[in-house]
Amino acid sequence: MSDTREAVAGARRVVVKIGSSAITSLVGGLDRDRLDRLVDALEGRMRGGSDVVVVSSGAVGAGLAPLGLTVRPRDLATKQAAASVGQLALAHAWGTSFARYGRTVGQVLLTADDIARRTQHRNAQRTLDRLRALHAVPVVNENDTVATAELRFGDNDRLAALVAHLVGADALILLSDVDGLYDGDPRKGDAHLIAEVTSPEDLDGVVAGSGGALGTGGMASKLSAARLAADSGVPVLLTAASQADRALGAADVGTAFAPRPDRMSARRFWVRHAADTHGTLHLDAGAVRAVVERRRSLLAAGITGMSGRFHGGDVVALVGPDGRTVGRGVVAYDAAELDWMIGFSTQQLPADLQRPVVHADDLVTL
Ligand SMILES: Nc1ncnc2c1ncn2[C@@H]1O[C@H](COP(=O)(O)OP(=O)(O)O)[C@@H](O)[C@H]1O
Ligand SMILES: N[C@@H](CCC(=O)OP(=O)(O)O)C(=O)O
Repeated sequence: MSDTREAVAGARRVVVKIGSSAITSLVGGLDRDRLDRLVDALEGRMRGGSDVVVVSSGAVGAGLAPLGLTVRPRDLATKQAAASVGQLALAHAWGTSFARYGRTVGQVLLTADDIARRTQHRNAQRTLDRLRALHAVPVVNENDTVATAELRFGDNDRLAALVAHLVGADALILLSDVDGLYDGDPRKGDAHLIAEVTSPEDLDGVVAGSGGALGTGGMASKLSAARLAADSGVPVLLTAASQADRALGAADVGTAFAPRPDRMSARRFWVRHAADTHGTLHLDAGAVRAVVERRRSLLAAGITGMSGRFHGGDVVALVGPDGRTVGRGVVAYDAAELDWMIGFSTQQLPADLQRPVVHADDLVTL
């Protein structure tokens, strides 16, 4: 048994993401029997002493049949209408299923913005913590009806990875309709299961394809979510919902993704993965070397230009002379203030403007 699998099996706080394909079908809509089997497995894990946060897709899938739709809509408005109908049914189904065990559920709908902005981020964190303290099971989904095209999460795999970080989870379990990561799309023929991913080389040659009729992200989004979670030090197990018992028990199925040994600080993780950027700083070659190679803070002297209406505390993109984004960081000054500081050496600036523009602790390179 690998260390990663032991960590998943022994995790005290677990985020479990359930894909649309696991609990809905195009013809039948929401499948309550399959949902009950999942809740049985989740209940088993909770009885063993673990906290569980559920991230459940399926709102769009559950809303299709009641609206007389037979294919997953492509346009945003119809998807949002389906999600609005389906989320109600979905939350109710989770509630009645957990009620069999006398458990209460709490619905948490999040948008990308909630994770990106620090205050909302903290609010969401507090709500999730309080729900768990009150012994209610949080059931999270994207707030599909208000999310606009550009605000949408890539998909719920990414949402689940961000939630895992948000609640300080010890493991993330992704349950789909496929029993693990294969070296190619298993629907297209001969493909082999990859049991352990411990380094990027394990993914060499892997073709992660698109999803099924109901899923949105396919395997590519699961891979990037697994990488995101691993970056924040969270081990990931990916398998089929039909294997939920074993995934939540001995964790001896599917594909296990090892976490990075050097867990990224919460602040740097937020800068790198969660926050939206509010502007761009253009760096000269010397500044790129200083921040990328020597891990130094960014000073006004190395900045050649800027764009965007950012404020101190916002995250900005750092772009090199060749136009490539080299990093992201929390800027210390408002755009108006920084505008006239650009190019000056620290000694040339007044004492109150001598702090670095982006401190090394708030800067991640990409
Ligand atoms: N390399 C791969 N390994 C495993 N599955 C893959 C791969 N490439 C594509 N897939 C497909 O991705 C699908 C799962 O993604 P998706 O339909 O989005 O699921 P979910 O609804 O659980 O998010 C699987 O059914 C599988 O056919
Ligand atoms: N929020 C959407 C699901 C988005 C999504 O990522 O779906 P999936 O790929 O099935 O996890 C819904 O509830 O239908």
